[in-house]
Amino acid sequence: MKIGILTSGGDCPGLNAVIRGAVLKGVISHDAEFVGFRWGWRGVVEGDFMPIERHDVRGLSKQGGTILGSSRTNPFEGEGSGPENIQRMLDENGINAIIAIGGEGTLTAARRLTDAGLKIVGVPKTIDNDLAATDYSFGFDTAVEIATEAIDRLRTTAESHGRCMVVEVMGRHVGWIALHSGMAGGAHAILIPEHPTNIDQICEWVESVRDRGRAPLVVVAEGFHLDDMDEAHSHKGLDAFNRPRLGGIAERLAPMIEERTGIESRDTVLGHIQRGGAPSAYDRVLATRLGMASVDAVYDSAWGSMVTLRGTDIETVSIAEAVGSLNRVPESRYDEAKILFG
Ligand SMILES: Nc1ncnc2c1ncn2[C@@H]1O[C@H](COP(=O)(O)OP(=O)(O)O)[C@@H](O)[C@H]1O
Ligand SMILES: O=P(O)(O)OC[C@H]1O[C@](O)(COP(=O)(O)O)[C@@H](O)[C@@H]1O
Ligand SMILES: [Mg+2]
Repeated sequence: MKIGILTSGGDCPGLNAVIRGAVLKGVISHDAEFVGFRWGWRGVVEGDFMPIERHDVRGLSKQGGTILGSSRTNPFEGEGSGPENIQRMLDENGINAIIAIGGEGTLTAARRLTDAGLKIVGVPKTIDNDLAATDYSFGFDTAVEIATEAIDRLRTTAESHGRCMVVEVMGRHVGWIALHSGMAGGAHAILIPEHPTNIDQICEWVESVRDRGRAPLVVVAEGFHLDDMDEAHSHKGLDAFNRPRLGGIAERLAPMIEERTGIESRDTVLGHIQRGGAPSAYDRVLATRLGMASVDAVYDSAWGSMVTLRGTDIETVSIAEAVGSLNRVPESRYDEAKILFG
């Protein structure tokens, strides 16, 4: 069997470990052949792929990014797109199945293509932890580690100057990176999209920290909005899929806090640092296991399914189930963290 692999959406530490896990398992257990599509769905639409042999994946599990490249190309738009064209390209090149590694967007596209008869298996990828139907995906643990280290570093400079630091982390429309890194780093307030808050409450937390002689540290998720804002802050235009590019809320909040509390405030936006570099050991193991399981799913003809982590087991679920709703931070987890604010 010849299997095509693609990585799509925002890159994420652990993508290469999935590719390595899939190729090793496929070659060793099933005598499979592999090709890699370049730049996500773009490689599928343009028929742009390269062979991946066993020696190509040597030492790959610790390498950040993706050797295949990624993009936010829509497989339903433009020349060569759509299920009929894609199936023709696969037939012409003797490619029997696709393993699509991506987040909720990539997997939604995969589901639409499998509904039209294509043979695709999904592997969940997200630093945001916004995918339902998997307890975690690789990338999240690494992003939280990076954000936590940044928070630790910001605290020493904040304490040295008696300043308030506002740290912005990624996460799109969910607050998992903020919640976990904020809790790990002992943040005095964590602001997430699931819980719009008013500026007076934020300043109350900040002032109570200052009154104890400490430097306040606020972690804010990029998708957070104050309760009087209609939507998340965005001033960077649209992404390739015409969605607003998020980011910049920390830059708005810091001066508001300074003006209301009189505490000198600074903002830091962590941005793509959270997605760069080597994956954590946890993410390498998870990614390798998901990659291996995705090949088994191909040999089980489990089209339209996604490999998933349930507890400590790797299982399969239908992609439809996985992309039906976002994995948001539940109320109970926020209430639990809130005890520590101020
Ligand atoms: N409903 C959809 N139908 C077809 N393609 C989609 C759909 N949603 C997302 N995609 C494609 O998948 C790409 C990757 O999705 P995105 O959300 O950017 O990353 P991720 O897969 O990491 O969530 C998008 O840029 C878009 O081209
Ligand atoms: O890389 P870009 O296009 O700047 O996108 C930034 C977005 O990508 C992410 O890092 C990951 O999102 P996806 O999993 O949807 O790709 C988000 O946290 C962030 O909002
Ligand atoms: Mg997404």
